[in-house]
Amino acid sequence: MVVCALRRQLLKSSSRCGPWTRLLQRQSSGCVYSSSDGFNHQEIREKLQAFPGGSIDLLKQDSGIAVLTINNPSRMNAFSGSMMVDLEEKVTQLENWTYGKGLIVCGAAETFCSGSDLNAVRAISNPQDGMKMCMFMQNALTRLLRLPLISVALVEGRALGGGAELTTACDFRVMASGSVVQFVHKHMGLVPGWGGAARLVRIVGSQNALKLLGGAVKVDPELGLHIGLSDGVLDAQQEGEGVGTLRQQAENWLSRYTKGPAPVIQAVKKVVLSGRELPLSEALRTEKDVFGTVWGGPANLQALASKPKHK
Ligand SMILES: CC[C@@H](C(=O)O)C(=O)SCCNC(=O)CCNC(=O)[C@H](O)C(C)(C)COP(=O)(O)OP(=O)(O)OC[C@H]1O[C@@H](n2cnc3c(N)ncnc32)[C@H](O)[C@@H]1OP(=O)(O)O
Repeated sequence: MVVCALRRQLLKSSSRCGPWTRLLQRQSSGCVYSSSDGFNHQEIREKLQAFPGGSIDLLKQDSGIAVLTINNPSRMNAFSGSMMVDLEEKVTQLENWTYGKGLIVCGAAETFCSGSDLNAVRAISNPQDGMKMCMFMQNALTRLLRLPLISVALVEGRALGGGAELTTACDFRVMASGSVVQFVHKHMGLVPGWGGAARLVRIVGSQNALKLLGGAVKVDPELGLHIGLSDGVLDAQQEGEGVGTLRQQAENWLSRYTKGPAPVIQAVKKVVLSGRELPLSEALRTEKDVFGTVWGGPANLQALASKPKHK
């Protein structure tokens, strides 16, 4: 597992940040699964690389908002094995992006992602390989959700199966008109395995999650907003009519949450993440530690000097 040297240094030096340090340790050691769970990272990486096709493209912009594109248009952006490996590498790059504040996850060619590449799925349909792929993707998507960036999935066209699961590994989801999120797993004789069910329950509650998974419900933008799966609707019809492309619209949508200095935005994400993932007493301690990183910092001093009025 690739572990950033800076992160390791941080972990060693930040003895004050107990819970946050533990969270980071889990993050940098592959999050959920490690060798103690029988997970051989190198072995599964090599196996996945044997199923090539498509790419995961990362564009880091000066605005501090990066764009991660699922790019395999001839298969409706299905995840080949090499794209799973690519995703993990791009997540590592984002973990090390000091000036990052936000992330848009989208699909190429006007659709989001149709899940696992069924050709690869057929080839690794034995239980052992299935478990390995499942652990690999859970690790990658958990690290994606835990990035110190505020992330949004821009859903255009279809997000099916693993594609629907991917949307839940972002902080927010915005849906373009005409788009659909569908957990089709039941129709495939499966349940989600990339962590999508666990995250879905936290996003929409267990009643709605049961309906979406049990009924393989097609979630359109209206239903998405109603149940809290979607946080906004973008009008695909208005593209080019003064509101910009869908990606520009998503960037505008996200920028209201990423405006400001990177250390402050990253601190916002960290306190929310710890509140979401840690028991209350640990989350409170983490909040104190993160507070300590911004208190008396440049943005704080500048704000105090300007005698602000929050009208
Ligand atoms: C572990 C399993 C689970 C998970 O990871 O959690 C999964 O994700 S399993 C995969 C779930 N997804 C699917 O089952 C999608 C199946 N595909 C479709 O339903 C349709 O293709 C579509 C996505 C609704 C698009 O339909 P349409 O607009 O009519 O286009 P085509 O059907 O002609 O698709 C174009 C082209 O793309 C190929 N394709 C689409 N999805 C996949 C996929 N997931 N894997 C591999 N290939 C896919 C499709 O076969 C067509 O190829 P050609 O026939 O060669 O043109």
